Amino acid sequence: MQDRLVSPHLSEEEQILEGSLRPRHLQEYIGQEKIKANLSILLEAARRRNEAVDHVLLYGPPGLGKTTLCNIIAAEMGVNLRTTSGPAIEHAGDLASILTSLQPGEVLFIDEIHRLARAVEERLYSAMEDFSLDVMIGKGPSARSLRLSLPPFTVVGATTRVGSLTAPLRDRFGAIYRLEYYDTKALREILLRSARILKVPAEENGIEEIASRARGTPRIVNRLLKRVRDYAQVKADGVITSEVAKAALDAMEIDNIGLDQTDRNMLLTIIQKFRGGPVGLDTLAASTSEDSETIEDVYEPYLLQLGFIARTPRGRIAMGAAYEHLGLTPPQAENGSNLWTSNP
Ligand SMILES: Nc1ncnc2c1ncn2[C@@H]1O[C@H](COP(=O)(O)OP(=O)(O)OP(=O)(O)O)[C@@H](O)[C@H]1O
Repeated sequence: MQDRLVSPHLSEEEQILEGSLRPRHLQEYIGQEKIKANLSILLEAARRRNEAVDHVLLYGPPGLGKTTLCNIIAAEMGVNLRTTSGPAIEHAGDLASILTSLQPGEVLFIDEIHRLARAVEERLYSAMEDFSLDVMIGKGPSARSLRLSLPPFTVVGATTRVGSLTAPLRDRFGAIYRLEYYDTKALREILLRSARILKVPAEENGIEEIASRARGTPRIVNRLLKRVRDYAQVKADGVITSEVAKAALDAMEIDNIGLDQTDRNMLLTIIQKFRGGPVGLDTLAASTSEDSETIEDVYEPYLLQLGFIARTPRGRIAMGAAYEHLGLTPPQAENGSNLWTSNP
């Protein structure tokens, strides 16, 4: 799992490099133009009013830059960033101790916010809304509730599954931004920046080759750059040319649009084992020996974006574009037209 191209888990090497590759200011953050425009107004307005920034929810597939944006929000406001995650806050008491230690204006980043326990989530409502927190003092009949005031602060929530958030939690965010997959131009810019930082010599065509196979994702672009750099140093003279990039990516079995073995296996399973689908997520997971959460959060979003699969109430189906990409013939409908050429 750790070595996989699309894995959301960072290897040790990546954790070390992460700090140097991560943009620190909004100006350095490439792409996501609409979000940047809206966010800069949000930040400037808070600065002028001398207030904490409104709560921000960031959602989208892994590796598109949610954590990076959150770091930028704190840096641009010149405040501290406190980082936690939904599953890490197990009890309401854990939340209380985090919230009561916040300084005015600080940013609290809650990754995987959709995984907050219900009791914790309910406590967060009043903290986000009016910066107050009800805590229980004592036990049994003598227990009483005490309302604590908190300094104004900003929650930045990140999630890959905005649909799993409850409406009351979602409503407490003043700004909700959806991160989109990056186009090749933005990926090229990210690659150039990373190559400069890592001092990797690369030709324009080599950069282009990597960008086109990075499934619209900055984390993957950076991963590919490092693997192609290794290949260039071992098998060539260290420069990432188009030929070197092609050979390295082919050796990693990443095809011309960035699909890896797992993607292809998933598509082939739907097409060949389940005659194009529909197939339920759990059945698909069992048939491909993958975890259903990984399929849903990591693999599926890009295949949906490409129009290779579609979700129906009865399960996933393979679309005409997937057959074409794999060099297969889509099944014919009774009237002779191709089935699944557009979203049902
Ligand atoms: N817009 C961007 N410009 C330049 N580099 C970026 C950008 N977005 C992300 N990156 C790079 O991609 C890497 C992954 O980004 P980040 O960790 O912020 O993703 P994420 O969406 O928070 O992922 P996850 O939700 O899985 O944690 C970062 O190390 C950063 O270097």
